[in-house]
Amino acid sequence: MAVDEHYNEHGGFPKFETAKVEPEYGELIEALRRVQDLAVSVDMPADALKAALAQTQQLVATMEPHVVPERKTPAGRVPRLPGRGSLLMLPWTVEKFDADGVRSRGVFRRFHLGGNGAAHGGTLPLLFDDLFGLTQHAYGRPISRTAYLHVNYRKITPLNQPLVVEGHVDKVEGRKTFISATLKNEDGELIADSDALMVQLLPGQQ
Ligand SMILES: CCCCCCCCCCCCCC(=O)SCCNC(=O)CCNC(=O)[C@H](O)C(C)(C)COP(=O)(O)OP(=O)(O)OC[C@H]1O[C@@H](n2cnc3c(N)ncnc32)[C@H](O)[C@@H]1OP(=O)(O)O
Repeated sequence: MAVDEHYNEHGGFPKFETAKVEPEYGELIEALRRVQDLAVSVDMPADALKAALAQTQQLVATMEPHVVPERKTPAGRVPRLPGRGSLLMLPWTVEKFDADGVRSRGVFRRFHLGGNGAAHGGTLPLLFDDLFGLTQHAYGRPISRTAYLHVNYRKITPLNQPLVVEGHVDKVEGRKTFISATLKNEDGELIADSDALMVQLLPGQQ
């Protein structure tokens, strides 16, 4: 594994440490994802709307007292959970994580709909960008910022169909890590591919 001698120099970027969570945490995140799916799917009558609003306000009141700063919340820091337990991330599960590359599987859900049954084009850079962050992390590079990210949309990205995304480091030049990835369906058909440049932050750089 190509562990960089400057690995611990993350610039001003937070160091990610795995979070320990209660067993119900993953269930809560999945329930919230279901709410997201429903929120973009329903057309409710007034009484159902009022009931949903009251219950959501109650949920907000339960959660609000527990807001903590960025590095304290477990969201995004539970690698075994889909999307590492972050609602922002695609709810995909990492199945390979080493210096040769990172592979993750999952589905785009109703929440990710763009139009005509296909995923919104903007959700693919999110999927790739997070995969690239993980890929360079697995390669032993310091956490860096994405300088550019290029996506080729080869086919429509379907909802609710198992897909696999796989990325690897192509080359390292000083602070620069060049990474590429493919998104395929289970028949091995290419749906999209992407390449990116990640630049290692200088000390103190945000
Ligand atoms: C427990 C769980 C763990 C989980 C881990 C989770 C990980 C997940 C993490 C998720 C991760 C998500 C990550 C995110 O989403 S990060 C969020 C999105 N990205 C940003 O916000 C970045 C904003 N940009 C910047 O901060 C700066 O521009 C950076 C830092 C990128 C470079 O500015 P800096 O002033 O420092 O450097 P430089 O300008 O001297 O350039 C240096 C070199 O790079 C070359 N260059 C630069 N830009 C480009 C370009 N566009 N095309 C081609 N080349 C470019 C440049 O020519 C030069 O090359 P050379 O002349 O030296 O050969």
